[in-house]
Amino acid sequence: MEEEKELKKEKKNIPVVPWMRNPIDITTLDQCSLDFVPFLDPRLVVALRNMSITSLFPVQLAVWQETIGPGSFERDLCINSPTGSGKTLAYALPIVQMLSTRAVKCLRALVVLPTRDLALQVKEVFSALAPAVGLSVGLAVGQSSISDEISELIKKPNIEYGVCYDPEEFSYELQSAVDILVATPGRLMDHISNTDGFTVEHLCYLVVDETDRLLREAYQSWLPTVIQLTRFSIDGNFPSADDLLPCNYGSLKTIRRVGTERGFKGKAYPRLAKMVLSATLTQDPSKLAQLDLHHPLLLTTGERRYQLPEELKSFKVICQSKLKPLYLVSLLQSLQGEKSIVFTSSVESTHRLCTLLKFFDNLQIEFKEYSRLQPQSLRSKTLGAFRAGQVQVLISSDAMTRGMDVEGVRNVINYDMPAYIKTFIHRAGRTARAGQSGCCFTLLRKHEVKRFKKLLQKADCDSCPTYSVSSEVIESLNSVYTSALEKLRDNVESEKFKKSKIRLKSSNVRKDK
Ligand SMILES: Nc1ncnc2c1ncn2[C@@H]1O[C@H](COP(=O)(O)OP(=O)(O)OP(=O)(O)O)[C@@H](O)[C@H]1O
Repeated sequence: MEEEKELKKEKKNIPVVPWMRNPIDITTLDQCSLDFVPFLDPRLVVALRNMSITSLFPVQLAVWQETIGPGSFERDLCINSPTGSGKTLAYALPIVQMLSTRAVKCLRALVVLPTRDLALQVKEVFSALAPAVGLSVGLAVGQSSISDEISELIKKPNIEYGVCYDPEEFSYELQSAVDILVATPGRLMDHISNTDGFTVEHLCYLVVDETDRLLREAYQSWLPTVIQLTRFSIDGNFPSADDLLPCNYGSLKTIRRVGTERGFKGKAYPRLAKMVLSATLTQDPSKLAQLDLHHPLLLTTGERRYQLPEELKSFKVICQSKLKPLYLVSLLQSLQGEKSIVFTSSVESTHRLCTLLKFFDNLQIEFKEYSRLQPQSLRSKTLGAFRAGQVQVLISSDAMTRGMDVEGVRNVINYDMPAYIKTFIHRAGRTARAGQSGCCFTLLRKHEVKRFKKLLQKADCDSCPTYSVSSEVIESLNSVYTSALEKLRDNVESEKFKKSKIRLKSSNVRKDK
């Protein structure tokens, strides 16, 4: 009884935050042909067509209406829309259109994402649009050379050879080389703290993608820093003449004053317009408060907090604990080489499973490991091969769960049952994207079935039939499995030995020092 009550409460999902209670329902909108999108710049229509986009998805149209026509970024937007529904273009398009009329180049839009791979993916979308209207896009992510990055982001003045400059007169003015920056929080903070000429002072737009993930960790306080740096450039209601005098002659200054009008009182004006997005947007008031939103408006899909893609089919595969790898192999064989991602619960189990599968003779499936344990260069290479179809199956830890968009992924397999509905949604959401169909299989031990059913109910998913794996295939694989397990054991021992040798060597080096 208690459980049912809980579920009913969750189903009703009445958010604590008042402004979340009257959202705009995206499901009331249809796709809209580019020919009928109001005020859309014809140059962007061409760019979109070059991206094979001929109409806007509902979430894109909803955001367009609130940002360009008829709304004009009057309110900050919180967008809760399923995986693969097209949230990236939903914010990229209006930002590019708004900036297309800018007169002076400086950093006006900042998009923050939790991982490097995601940032790269989002930068691609901006790069396909922005040049069409004369805008430049930059990338600031970890694990790439910071000096290369700085030379891409900051423009040095042209100094003519043979001309003698008076150092007292000549102000060495550095300018932004980009209008839009896609960044991860750590690298963003590096630039804010250390890069000459890098400033967020002129920002007009801030996008926080995968918001709930980004708000989970402080990431060197990037969010309060950006908010603070874009708050006021002067104190008081109106600038005094001194405030208006630029410190460097000719340097650009954005004056933000303290708003006094109704609705803007005490806030910086012109304000930094924000868009925050996720497929599992947080409703936690204390987390949302960190965003310092201005008259926020929620755009969401239907009444449910958690939504799975419409074209996703979920299946459970019930298996014995000891034979799980065999069920996986049998399932993969039945999928006949379709592009698939297998999710495990940790980087260690990803590695173990991959090593075990390597010892299966005649598997005839091209698979690769993809996890945070690996160096970025190897991960990028693997992802490239998966995108290109040279690898059919990725065995992944949760490094792939959020946001990654790989065309043609037909199946997601939860080798380990996810503990939370959010994890299930983000994992399953790597398939059935952009209206395509896809399947999600979850391997379960008998005692997990009930818990899994409850988990799915949170996303209103009542139908999750059992997918039967042929017991004959399982039996036929048994001997290969036994020998693979033995090889795995040997491999684990030798890896342990190698690691202890490396540890010993490095501690000896430290002692010698
Ligand atoms: N209007 C459109 N027409 C056709 N394809 C589109 C359109 N908009 C986006 N897409 C495609 O849909 C896919 C999913 O888009 P996107 O990655 O933005 O989804 P998302 O909502 O951000 O998903 P997630 O929550 O998983 O990050 C991409 O491959 C993108 O190219």
